[in-house]
Amino acid sequence: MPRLIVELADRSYPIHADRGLLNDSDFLHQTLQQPRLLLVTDENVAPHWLAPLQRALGERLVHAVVLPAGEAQKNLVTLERLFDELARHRIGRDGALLALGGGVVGDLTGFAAACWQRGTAFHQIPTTLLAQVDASVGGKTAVNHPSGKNLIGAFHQPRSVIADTATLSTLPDREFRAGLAEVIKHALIADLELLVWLESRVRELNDRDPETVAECVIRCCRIKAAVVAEDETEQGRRAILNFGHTFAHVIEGACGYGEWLHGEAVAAGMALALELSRRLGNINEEGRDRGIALMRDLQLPVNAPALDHQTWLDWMARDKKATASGLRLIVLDRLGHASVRGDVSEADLLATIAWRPAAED
Ligand SMILES: O=C(O)C(=O)C[C@@H](O)[C@H](O)[C@H](O)COP(=O)(O)O
Repeated sequence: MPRLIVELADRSYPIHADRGLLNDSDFLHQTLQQPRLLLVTDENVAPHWLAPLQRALGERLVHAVVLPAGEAQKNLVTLERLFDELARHRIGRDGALLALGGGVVGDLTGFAAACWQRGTAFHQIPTTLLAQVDASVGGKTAVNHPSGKNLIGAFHQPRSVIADTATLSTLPDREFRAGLAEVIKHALIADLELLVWLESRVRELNDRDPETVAECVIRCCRIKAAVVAEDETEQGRRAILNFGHTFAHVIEGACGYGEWLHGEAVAAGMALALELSRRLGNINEEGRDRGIALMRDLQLPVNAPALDHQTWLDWMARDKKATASGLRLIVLDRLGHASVRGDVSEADLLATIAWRPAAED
């Protein structure tokens, strides 16, 4: 079974990625060792994937919380509901939370685990492509605040990541494509070979060919595990994983959480980040348009919504990467390599947010 380790000294953990893991009772027993488990999932995922876990874990799974689906749930009200359930079911420090679902469930559950009794174990069981290639790995947990995405959160690493690629078969098409945005992100920031490979697999990706998709999961997790191992709490290099996200978080927040899926906003945000990289002279038009063409080929939105420039600037000013001396933005130095820039002029920023890709022929 493909297995990677996120190397973080005493907080190291495995990423198991394979087809059929949720139907492997022995594997689940060995991996989810805590005696009392509380599972969190949502209404879309529960009908498909809750039963196998209930069967495998029996009475050790003391309760399953089924939340309404969507980004609008990622808030303090839902978090409080999770704390009530943890108290009601007497989950102590020897227990664990299980996050069965996409990025919203993973971020919420992880943050509840980070806070509960000052830190309780949790396991990520991602069922969306976005969560399998990105959100479930690295220990970023959070809820949204009305003034900004993920503003209330903590770094809290899971004990394991269990990515059963069979779960992707029940994923709606829009969700699947949103996950592809984060796959493209990994290629653009860290792996030119992956970019070339994705360009050669457009048909398979659009057909959701299981082997191609499974390879995306493994390759992205490998990249992400290496970046996180180098800089767990985003003091430096880890920020490259935020490529396109400063713009994406404006789109998600200003349009109302849930209107744009996170991955869709990331695609439109990466189109702007590619343009900014070109404007700074790091890549040429051909490089910029290559990234945008791949997103278009995979039917991702590349046009950010029309927001007035003050809205962009106000939301961006609350970005977590911003410091007293101003914004820090992620740009490509070249295709397949990214860095953090704190010296982007307001003129370049305003020109970038006003820019949109040319219409397709
Ligand atoms: O893991 C990271 O680091 C990332 O930035 C990955 C992002 O794709 C992910 O969306 C993350 O949750 C965003 O974090 P934030 O710190 O920008 O809220």
